[in-house]
Amino acid sequence: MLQMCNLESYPPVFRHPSASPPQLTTANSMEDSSSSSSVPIPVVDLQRLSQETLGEACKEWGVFRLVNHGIPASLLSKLEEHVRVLFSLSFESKQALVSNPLSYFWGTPVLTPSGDALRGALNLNWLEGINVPLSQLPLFQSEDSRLEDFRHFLEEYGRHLSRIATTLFEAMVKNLNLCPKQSESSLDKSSGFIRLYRYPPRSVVDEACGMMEHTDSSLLSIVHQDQVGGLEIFKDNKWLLVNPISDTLLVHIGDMMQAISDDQYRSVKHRVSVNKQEERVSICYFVFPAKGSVVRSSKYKPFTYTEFQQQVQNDTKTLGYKVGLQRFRLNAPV
Ligand SMILES: O=C(O)CCC(=O)C(=O)O
Ligand SMILES: [Fe+2]
Repeated sequence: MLQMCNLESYPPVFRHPSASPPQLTTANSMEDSSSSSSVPIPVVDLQRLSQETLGEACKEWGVFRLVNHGIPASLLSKLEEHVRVLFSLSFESKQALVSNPLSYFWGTPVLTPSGDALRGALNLNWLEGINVPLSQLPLFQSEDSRLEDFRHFLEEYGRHLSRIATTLFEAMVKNLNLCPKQSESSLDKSSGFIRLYRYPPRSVVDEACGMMEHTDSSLLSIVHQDQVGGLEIFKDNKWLLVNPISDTLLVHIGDMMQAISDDQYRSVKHRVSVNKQEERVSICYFVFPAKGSVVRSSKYKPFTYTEFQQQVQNDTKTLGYKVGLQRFRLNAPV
C-alpha cells in the first residue's frame, strides 16, 4: 500500500502504484550493503578547531560531523518546518509558487546552470527538490507571506553556512599547506546554493534508492538531515548509514577540494536510501570555486569549474551518470 499521506503533493510520476525507484545496488561482490547504525564518523568542533582531527577526517573519511557550528537550533527547526510545509503543498502549487530564481525539480539531483532538471535516460531518483541560489535569493518575490518568511529563514541560514564554509576552507588550506592566495581565489561565496529535498516513502520496494550514489562536485557540502535518516557513505568497501544526530551538521569533501588537495582529501561517495514509512527531508548547502578560476593540481589537467560542470552535464545526458574527476586525471587510461 502507498504510505504517502498527501498524494497530490507528490509529482504524478511518484503516485502510480507501480512506479518504483531503482534498488540500491552493491558496487562489487566484496561490498557489504548492510548498514551499521554506529559508524564512528569523526567529529570536528568548529569552536575549537583541531588541525589534526580536521586533517585526518578529510584524508581518511572525506566526511565529518560538525558540532558547535553556531547555528541556533531554533533557526534550523523553523527552516525545516517551512520546508515540510512547502513540500506538502500540491504539486501544481509548488510548480507555480517556486519561481525564478528558485526552481522546483524531481526525479534527479542534476540541474542545468539555469536550474532545469537534467534527467538521465536511466534511473529515476526518488526525490523532489528546490534549488536556491543564495546570491539571487533577494530577487525572489512572493505575495504569499509563508514564502516571505521562508526566504527570510533561508537568507539567515545561508549567511551561517557561508561563514562556516569559509572558516573550514581556510583551516583546510592551512592543513594542506596550500598558498594562502588559494583560499581567496578558490572559494567563491557567491557560488553557494541550498538544495531542499524531500524523499517520499516507498514501502513496496526493499532497499529503494532515493538518490543514486555519487560524489559532490563542490568544494564543500554541508548537510542537515532530519531524524528519519537514510544517508549512506561508502568507506572501506562498505555502505555505512550516517545516523542523524540533532544539532550536528555533516560536512562532505567535494570533487573540487579533492582536486586542489592533490588527492590528499577524499571526495566521499554517498547515496540516500528511501524510508518505508516516513518521508525524509534534508537541507544541503554546496559551495564552489569561482566559475572561471582555474583549478590546478598535480593530479589533474588544469580546468575551470565551468568546464567540469559542462562535462558532468554531458556525461549525465549521454551516459546517464556522472564520471567526475576521472575525466580530468593526468595519465588517465583512455
Ligand atoms: O539528502 C541528502 O542527505 C544528501 C543529498 C546529496 O547528497 C546531494 O544533493 O548531493
Ligand atoms: Fe551529494
